[in-house]
Amino acid sequence: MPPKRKAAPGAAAPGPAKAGRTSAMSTPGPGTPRSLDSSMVSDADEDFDEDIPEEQKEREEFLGKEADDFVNSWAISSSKFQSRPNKAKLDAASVYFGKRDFSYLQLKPDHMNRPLWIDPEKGTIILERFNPLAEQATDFLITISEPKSRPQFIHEYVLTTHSLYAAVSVGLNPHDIISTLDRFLKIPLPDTVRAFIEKCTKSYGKVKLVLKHNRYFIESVDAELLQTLLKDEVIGKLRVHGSDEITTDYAPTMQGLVIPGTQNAAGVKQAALPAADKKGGEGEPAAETDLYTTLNEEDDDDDKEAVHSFEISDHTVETVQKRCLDLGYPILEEYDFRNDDANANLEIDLRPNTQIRPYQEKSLSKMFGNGRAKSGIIVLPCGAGKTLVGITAACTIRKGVIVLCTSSMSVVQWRQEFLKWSNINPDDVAIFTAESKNKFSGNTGIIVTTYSMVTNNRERSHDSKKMMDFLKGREWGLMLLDEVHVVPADVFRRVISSIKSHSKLGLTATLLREDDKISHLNFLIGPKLYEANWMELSQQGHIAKVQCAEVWCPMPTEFYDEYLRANSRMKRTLYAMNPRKFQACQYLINYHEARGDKIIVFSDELYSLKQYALKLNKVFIYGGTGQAERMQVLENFQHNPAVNTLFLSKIGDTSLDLPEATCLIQISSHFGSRRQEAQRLGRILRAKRRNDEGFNAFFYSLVSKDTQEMYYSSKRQAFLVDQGYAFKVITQLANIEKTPDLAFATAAERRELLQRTLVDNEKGGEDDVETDDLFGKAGGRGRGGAAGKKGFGVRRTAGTLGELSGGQDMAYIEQNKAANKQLKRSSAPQTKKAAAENKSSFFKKMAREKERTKQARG
Ligand SMILES: Nc1ncnc2c1ncn2[C@@H]1O[C@H](COP(=O)(O)OP(=O)(O)OP(=O)(O)O)[C@@H](O)[C@H]1O
Repeated sequence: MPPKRKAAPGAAAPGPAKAGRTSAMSTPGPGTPRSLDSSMVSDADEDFDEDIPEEQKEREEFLGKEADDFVNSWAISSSKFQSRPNKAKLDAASVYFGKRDFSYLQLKPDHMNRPLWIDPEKGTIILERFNPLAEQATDFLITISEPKSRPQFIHEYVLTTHSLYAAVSVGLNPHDIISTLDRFLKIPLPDTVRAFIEKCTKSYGKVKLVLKHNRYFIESVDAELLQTLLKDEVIGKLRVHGSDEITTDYAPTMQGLVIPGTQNAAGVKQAALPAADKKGGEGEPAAETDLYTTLNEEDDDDDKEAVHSFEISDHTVETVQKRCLDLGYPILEEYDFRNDDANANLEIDLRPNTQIRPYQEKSLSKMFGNGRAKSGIIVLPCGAGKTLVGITAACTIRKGVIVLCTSSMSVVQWRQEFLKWSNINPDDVAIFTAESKNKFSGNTGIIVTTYSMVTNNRERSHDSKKMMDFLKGREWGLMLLDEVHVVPADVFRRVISSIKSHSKLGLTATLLREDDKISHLNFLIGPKLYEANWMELSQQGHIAKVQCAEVWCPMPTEFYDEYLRANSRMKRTLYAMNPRKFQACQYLINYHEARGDKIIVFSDELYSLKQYALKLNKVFIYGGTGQAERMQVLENFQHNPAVNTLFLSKIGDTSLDLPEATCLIQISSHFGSRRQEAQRLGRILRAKRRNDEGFNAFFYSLVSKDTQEMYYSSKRQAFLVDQGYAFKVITQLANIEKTPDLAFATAAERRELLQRTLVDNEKGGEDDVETDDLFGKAGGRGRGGAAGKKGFGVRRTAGTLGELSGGQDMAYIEQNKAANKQLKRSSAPQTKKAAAENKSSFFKKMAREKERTKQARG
């Protein structure tokens, strides 16, 4: 079942142009790789056609018996809306659009020249990407709305309170938003939308949270508004007593600000309008006019404006923020860093040859849009360079910075990146982890640490306590929050309440959580400031172009019988161990190795990970693999031409920087996790060869047909489909039966595999050892080292009958175990040589990290 799609509003809008799953039978699009179409994919089976008669039947039924009910119910519900259609306007096509038929809306005479449609009830905006004004409209839409779906031809955005809040925070006023939107729309701006924009933007930006001398103040230019807040039953009680009720000060003036690595003043050149519209006419759109150019100029002339404020205590910040949001006065957090004389300046600048990319610049201009630093979140695809965005923000603010990461390996990487991209004195970038608790040498600097280090509730060591006091006792200019989507809200709360910073910048690739606990980020960190378009970045060569395919693998009858009877744990194992899936995996590995690809095979299901890797004689890494062995395997994968396929458990989902990898095969995954799908795709987006002519990376999901996996798989793809990726469905791999040494080719072998799978997993499957990431502290020495090591998860292994009898396929295990071991024996000298010749920064980092750990253990 493909992911659910919403119909585009407007019956007159072009038909559904969304990407999504396409059958192998469908006509290949211009970007379809030859390899997927001709040589590898044979005819699809008839399953696709089976749906059609059923659909037709439904439609006919609907047109006949149910159409009347539909028309009646619509007529009733439509009475609420001023311009709803009457019965007479419905035609045969209406049933296809249901209640989403907007053909009643009056088009402007020159609607062809305008790129936007809007749903008057839901605020959904549809952008025609093929319209000549699409580029300008996109810039505008990114500023005022949330991107929902951005395939090739039609993009979908939605206006939300938070998106409008973000628009105000980058300096737009309600009038700008309304008039610009109206100019881009094919229909006059509906009153409902106008009212919504006015309501949401009216009070945004009026109340600010400001940190001065390590104390928090609620600030506004509107004294009356502050009085209202003080009279509020919740906020009134939270004012710090003893301080003046309201103090009055003068707002600092602004001068133009230039973001390092760019030529542009922040806030300038963010969107443009058709010139004709400026005149109020409806003619042909002409030259661009800049909507926001006046921002800085106006600011320059700003007379000093009186601002009023009252103080609140540190631990009440979140409560006040929440309450203000409920009262309709969302708090903006802005940092006027250029006028901050209380905190020491940090000597940091981007290195002269550093050029930030256009999308990085755009995202930063949202942050520094009015010359101050706004707190918020920047969303860029994996591998698009979030680190450099964070570093450039630090170079713009030039005050103390605290960076929070999810793992100690990322901490090391962040420090390295600071040294690589900026001229910061190495002594001014310190690390706070379990192994290292250094402070910077001067009176300001950068501290890189992990969320767990600063939120740890356990008894702290003396050094650690001292370091925490140091972090808490200062005012930081910028807090960089890496991978914000994975960190639970209460961790943020603890970080934010204990460490005081003037501005916060959250970085992530996907604002996705299956538990939907993402909205808290809006008030804990700030609004989403920018979200890049994956397809655009891949077209520009900043990330790799990827061909995605879902390979449907039928289950042999005996497997399917067992599958129907099995409990959910065993079901997962069975659909991963499906011999047809195994064969597909073998076929794809052969195919892509022959093309010169480096392949990562992902499996969440540990049993299958090992069985596949062993049977195919490939190297593998999972939670229990020792650190030294991981390093060796990764090193070989990078440099050894004989090691082209690596099997990885979920520990490789993130933090894995292997630009050599060009192909991914997924044999088992975490249910319907859209985030995991995107993160895994991220492993090949940074492919080194991405700018080679005609280069494509490949992402395959192998799915056992007619199992729960089909459902999960479509759910997982939803996010990527919305980013414009098209998943081709492959139902038959051409000439798979001719694969040399095809595994499980006979019925007897398949039956044996089934029996062994059932017996091995009788007592439940083996779970992967939890680690913070691929490079985090793994298990003990060598494979399975976690088992006996204190402090690591217990490793469950199933007892088998085979084991008891002493005949557990020994020959098979022995032969295959050799894949990782072989590396130790035969390729070690070669690897060392390769590493010495071409030692990547990654391994240098790892070596340093290892050395540091050794020293710390002392
Ligand atoms: N402006 C730039 N110029 C040159 N190289 C860049 C630029 N921005 C980023 N890169 C490079 O792109 C690669 C990916 O960057 P980075 O690791 O920051 O990505 P990321 O978005 O954090 O990815 P992930 O989410 O997977 O961690 C790095 O090798 C980085 O050096």
